[in-house]
Amino acid sequence: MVERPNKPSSLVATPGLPPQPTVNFSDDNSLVTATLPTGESITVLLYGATVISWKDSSSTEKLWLSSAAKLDGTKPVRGGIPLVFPVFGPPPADHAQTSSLPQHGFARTSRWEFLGKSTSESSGDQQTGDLSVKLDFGLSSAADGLDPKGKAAWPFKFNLIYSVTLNRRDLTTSLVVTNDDERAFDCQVLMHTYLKVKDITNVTISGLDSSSYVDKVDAASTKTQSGEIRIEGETDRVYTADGPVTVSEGGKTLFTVTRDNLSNVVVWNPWVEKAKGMGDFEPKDGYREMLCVEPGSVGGWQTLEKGDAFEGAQTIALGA
Ligand SMILES: O=P(O)(O)OC[C@H]1O[C@H](O)[C@H](O)[C@@H](O)[C@@H]1O
Repeated sequence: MVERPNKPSSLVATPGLPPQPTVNFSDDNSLVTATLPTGESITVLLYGATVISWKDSSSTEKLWLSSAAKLDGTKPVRGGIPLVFPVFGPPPADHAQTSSLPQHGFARTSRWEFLGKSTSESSGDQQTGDLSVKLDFGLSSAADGLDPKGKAAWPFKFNLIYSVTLNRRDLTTSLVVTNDDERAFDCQVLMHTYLKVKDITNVTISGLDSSSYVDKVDAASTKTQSGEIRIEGETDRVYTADGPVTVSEGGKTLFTVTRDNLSNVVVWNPWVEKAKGMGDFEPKDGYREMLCVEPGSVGGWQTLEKGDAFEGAQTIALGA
C-alpha cells in the first residue's frame, strides 16, 4: 500500500502577523509545494523526494527538468534534484554489499513519506517576510514506499531523513542516514542537482582549481583541474574538493554551491550524443540549458556501524 502523507492545512495569514509560507499537496498527494510570502517556491515529488522545481520571487525556474521526465513513479526523474543512495553510478562489481543495486541506488525510485514542515525567520526581518520553510521527508527499510528492487538488493535496516529548506535566496537539501541494523553497512550519498542555465557555452565553473578529479569520460583517469571549467563536450567528472563551487554565465554568478560533510562534487553534462541516447532527455538540445553540479560523498564508502548516522548537505545560493 502506498503511504499517504499527512496532509497539512496551508499556513495562512493570522491578523497582526506577517504572511506565512504556504504548504500544499497536489490532489493525488504525489507533490508537495511550499511557497514563501515573497513568491519563491519549491515543489517536491514524493517519488524519490525529488525536488522538481525551485522558483525565485519572479517565478523564474532555477532547476532544469526534462520535458520528457517521468513523474509517475515509473523511472527516476530526469532533472530537478534526484537523490542518490546507497551507491553512486553503476555498483562496483568488487563491492559485494551494493553489487546487485540499480545505478544510483533506490532512494530516487522509492516513494518517501512527508514528515512535516516547519517555518522560521531567516533574518529577523518580519516586514519583508524573510521567512524560510523546511519540508522533511522520510524513508526507511520498513517503509511501504521502498523500491522492492532496493529492498531485495540491500537488506539492511536503515532510516533516511531528507530535509529541503527554502529561503528567499537559497535552497538547502540535507540527508541524514542512520544505520538501524545489527551489521555495519557501507553507503554513498549524492544530490544530483540539475541547474538551469541559458547557454552552456557561456558557463564557467570555479572553485575547483587544483582539485583532483576522476574523469569518467577518459577511462576513469585521475587528473588535476587547472583553472575554471568550461563545458565543451561530454563532461562527467568526480572532483574531490573543499570550498564553494560557483557557476557563472557571461561573467555573472548564477549559483554558489556550498557543502557540509560532502567531499565530492560531480560535474556532468551529457552533451549531444549522450543526450540523444536518453529516452527521457528532452528537448534533445536541452543539454545546452543544464549543468549538473552534484555534491556527494562518493569517492569511497561511508561505513556506518550499528546506530551510527551520517549527515551531508548542500546549499545552493542564487548569485554570489
Ligand atoms: O542516467 P542516470 O542514471 O540518471 O545518471 C546520470 C549521470 O549521473 C551522474 O552524473 C554520473 O556521473 C553520470 O555518469 C550519469 O550518466
